[in-house]
Amino acid sequence: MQQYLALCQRIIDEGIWIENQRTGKRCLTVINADLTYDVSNNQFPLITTRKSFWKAAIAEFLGYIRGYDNAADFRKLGAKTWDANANENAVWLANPHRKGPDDMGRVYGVQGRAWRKPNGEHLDQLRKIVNNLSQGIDDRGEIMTFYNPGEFDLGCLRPCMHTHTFSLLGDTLYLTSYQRSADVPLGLNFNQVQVFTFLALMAQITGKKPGLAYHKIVNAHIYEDQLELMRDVQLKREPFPLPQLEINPDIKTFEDLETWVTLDDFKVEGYQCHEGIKYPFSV
Ligand SMILES: Nc1nc(=O)c2c([nH]1)NC[C@@H]1CN(c3ccc(C(=O)N[C@@H](CCC(=O)O)C(=O)O)cc3)CN21
Ligand SMILES: O=c1ccn([C@H]2C[C@H](O)[C@@H](COP(=O)(O)O)O2)c(=O)[nH]1
Repeated sequence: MQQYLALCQRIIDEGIWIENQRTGKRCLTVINADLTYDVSNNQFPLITTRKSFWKAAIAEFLGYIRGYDNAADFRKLGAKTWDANANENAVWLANPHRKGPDDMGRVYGVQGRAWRKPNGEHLDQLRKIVNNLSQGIDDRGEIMTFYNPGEFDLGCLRPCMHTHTFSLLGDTLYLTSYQRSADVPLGLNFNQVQVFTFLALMAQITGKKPGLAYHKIVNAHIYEDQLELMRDVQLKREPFPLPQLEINPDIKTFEDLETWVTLDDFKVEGYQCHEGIKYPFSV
């Protein structure tokens, strides 16, 4: 929690105003942030200085793991986070590759589960990683990347958290996640939950102990219409101790994640937080 608040404060103290063409808004911006989460001691990095909708963050990530390409499928799982990008962005609405309402195109999980090869076949990056880790193999390339510049025009948004690398040291599993762009008040709050949960889940289904998760961010920003709420409300509050994430121990395989798992299989213990803050969202 301290590292999140320190990043927010750093943006306010040292950030530079940058005009963002895609959204037409200015962003107070810093470059480079490194966050670390202690998954081995179950220190769930949930924001406590406002109410966090952590279930939607896990639902969104479960959708990526399943390779979803449609905002309706995300809604069914419990995340409304893709509605605006799939249905309200003028550039995507005018894109001839958009298949209709709620289509997101070839973004995120589609690349993770079905990367297109030149011969027309598809490559499942995540299944390869699960298979290797389950056998105790780390080939120093246990990488899932959503970043496919050759297909950017086939999707509604370039991935923000774009690459996840797993590493094994003995029977302890580590994760390093890379993010090119972070909306610190809204998106980062979700992304922290996702990095933590991804390592915890992968350790559970591959039979490894979870270690640390490293979250590396390049462009970290606060949009101009979010600044006042962050500076004058959220940063004035005292944080509470971190809660713990409880995952249903019956989740044992990759197929479990792909089929029956829902948000009911995740619980947070000991979450104390200040009241919610509604930050503006930019499409
Ligand atoms: N400008 C922007 N920021 C983002 O964080 C973001 C995008 N765009 N586009 C793609 C995804 C969608 N994500 C989102 C979208 C919405 C919320 C959001 O509205 N969160 C609210 C309420 C969530 C709820 O009620 O479930 C929050 O207070 O956290 C968060 C992340 C993250 N990403
Ligand atoms: O997981 C996510 C997804 C998106 N974001 C934020 C970061 C930016 O504010 C926008 C994306 O805009 P770009 O112009 O493509 O950078 O969404 C996030 O923080 N986390």
